[in-house]
Amino acid sequence: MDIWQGTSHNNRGRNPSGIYAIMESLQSSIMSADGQLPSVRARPRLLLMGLRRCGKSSIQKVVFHKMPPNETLFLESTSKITKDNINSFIDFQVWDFPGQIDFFDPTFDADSIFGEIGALIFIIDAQDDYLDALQKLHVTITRALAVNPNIHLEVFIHKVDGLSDDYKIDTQRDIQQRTSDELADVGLDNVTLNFHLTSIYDHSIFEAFSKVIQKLIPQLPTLENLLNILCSNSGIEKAYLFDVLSKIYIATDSSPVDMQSYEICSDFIDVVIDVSTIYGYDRPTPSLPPTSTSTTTPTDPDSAGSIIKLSNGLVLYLREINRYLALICLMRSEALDKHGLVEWNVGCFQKAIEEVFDIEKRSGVPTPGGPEEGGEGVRIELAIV
Ligand SMILES: Nc1nc2c(ncn2[C@@H]2O[C@H](COP(=O)(O)OP(=O)(O)OP(=O)(O)O)[C@@H](O)[C@H]2O)c(=O)[nH]1
Repeated sequence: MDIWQGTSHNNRGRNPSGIYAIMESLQSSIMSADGQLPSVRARPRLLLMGLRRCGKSSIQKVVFHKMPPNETLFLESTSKITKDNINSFIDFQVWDFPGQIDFFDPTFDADSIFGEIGALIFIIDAQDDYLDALQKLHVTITRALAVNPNIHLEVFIHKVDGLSDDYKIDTQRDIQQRTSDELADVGLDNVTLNFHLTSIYDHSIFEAFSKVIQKLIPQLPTLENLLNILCSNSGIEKAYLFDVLSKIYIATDSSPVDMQSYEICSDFIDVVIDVSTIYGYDRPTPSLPPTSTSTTTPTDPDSAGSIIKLSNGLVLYLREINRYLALICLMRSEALDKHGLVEWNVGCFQKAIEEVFDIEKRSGVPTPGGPEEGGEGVRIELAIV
């Protein structure tokens, strides 16, 4: 059997016959130049800010606590900063701020709030007059950047469910233009701001959060690389790695994301994971996987999985990777003629993912710090389907 080995980041399209492998050293990318492990850091924070009633608490409840969107109508106004610990494949915190927060109040400790690595998400109610919100956005950005120039700045143009497509685009263009003019006036013309059109009534809020969270995952290039290899060897058209709790996708292969495939994959999680949680085997908390790389890697027989054939000839495939993550793929139905090989490949992928996150745990780096700590160096050997 041929063996192919490589270390490139995008191995798509280079299909060797036989076994495909990437091999890199395990610890090198995590250790610092002097060979020491970095110190343990705090959880990355996502700060939700914006004017009163713009939808901050609703977003937090819908995305991280599975609250049905209609129930957000009854949420009380937030009067003090609420910190929500999210324990998942990476542990992070979501801070919900009261709308009336005053940066010039002496009790507002900007250094400790903006100082930690993470993202600032500013929410603008697109169904309301947004000039006051833009004013607040500019003050917030200026204040945050003064403390932490590396903070990721994200703007959610929110509640767009009530707007026509044309109006959405016009609103986004107007907000972007006004913001960049305003920032240029105060000498902040090189600031990178990311804009997202969101609503809690469809998948857009999950998509936006996926993009925000992905920036906080140092292992992202490795995960994308593993997904690319899995796709090109298993007849998979599109693959997502989802956080099961929030339905945020933390990585996908490098083919373009289309909303329809994302939505169908996201809905599939609800069906399979909910049913398996209610009726399935109650698995214990997983222990850390062994550190050695074995060549016998069957899929965990206890992990939930499901396959649905769609009317357009594609197949929807789900495999639970661990208690936090699920792999969901759209694949050609012919690929299932060699179902055993697909299962083998997914089993290898599952093991590689465990290793990616295990390296972080073993190295004493529980949370991501930056793209230079990419968690690279995981070995995967796949069969060609
Ligand atoms: N149409 C629509 N309404 C939304 C959306 N998100 C939130 N809302 C509504 O907006 C209202 C205010 O939401 P909250 O989440 O309480 O707003 P908040 O920003 O946390 O408010 P404060 O705590 O007062 O700062 C609620 O009635 C929500 O149902 C959305 O995407 N679309």
